[in-house]
Amino acid sequence: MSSAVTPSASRQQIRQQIRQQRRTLTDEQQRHFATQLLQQCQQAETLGNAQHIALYLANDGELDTQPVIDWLWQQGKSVYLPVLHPFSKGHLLFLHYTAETRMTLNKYQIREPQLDIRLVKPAHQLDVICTPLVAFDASGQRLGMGGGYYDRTLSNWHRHQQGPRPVGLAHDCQQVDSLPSQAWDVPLPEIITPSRHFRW
Ligand SMILES: Nc1nc2c(c(=O)[nH]1)N(C=O)[C@@H](CNc1ccc(C(=O)N[C@@H](CCC(=O)O)C(=O)O)cc1)CN2
Ligand SMILES: Nc1ncnc2c1ncn2[C@@H]1O[C@H](COP(=O)(O)OP(=O)(O)OP(=O)(O)O)[C@@H](O)[C@H]1O
Repeated sequence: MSSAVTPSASRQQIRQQIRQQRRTLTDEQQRHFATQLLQQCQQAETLGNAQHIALYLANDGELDTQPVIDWLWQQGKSVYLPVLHPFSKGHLLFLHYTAETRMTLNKYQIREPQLDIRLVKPAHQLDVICTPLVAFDASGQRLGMGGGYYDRTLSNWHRHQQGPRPVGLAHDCQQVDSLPSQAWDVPLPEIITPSRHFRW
């Protein structure tokens, strides 16, 4: 990476480059990777031992999580999705998600459950939060879309190693050698890709 770029500029460049790369995956590749992800997840103890699991719905070339969600539902697990907090900027709420949940589009055009207070699950009551990411490196550092949403959600895990365990989900092509990190970045203890299960 050019030394002329500031750390934040290079993060922005990595974001653009990897987002571009994952958007070029064909529908067939996406389906294949989603099936492989399901197989990896079915062997992951972290998910097997969890009852309350937050996931996300794929957007912008992200790894499709629907097969994993269907499997978790079949297993009788409770699944939650992130919803942009209506007042608290940069924060997420997690809402219970079933096949009947009424959905809407948020300001980023990502599908999310319609806000209904009765469906909100306080984040500390979740067992696992599967996090989307744009890029990750060989030490589990993650770079997201740039809103700081998951950094904020996971800051408690970072400080005290308690609360829901974060598990990153990503395409293999989202791995980079090393990411320029910031103080608030939360390194992930696990990342699952279609071909590998990284643990640090
Ligand atoms: N599937 C999915 N859901 C998610 C996330 C995610 O990364 N993936 N998030 C993870 O944090 C949160 C949403 N964060 C986002 C942050 C920025 C942009 C985005 O597209 N920004 C535009 C410009 C901003 C705008 O349009 O206002 C861009 O970068 O082009 C999208 C989502 C919550 N839900
Ligand atoms: N724990 C935190 N508390 C307060 N502000 C934070 C926290 N974490 C991140 N931020 C702010 O959020 C902004 C975006 O952070 P960053 O670029 O690291 O997001 P990201 O990791 O790419 O996004 P995301 O976590 O949503 O996937 C930064 O400007 C930072 O100041």
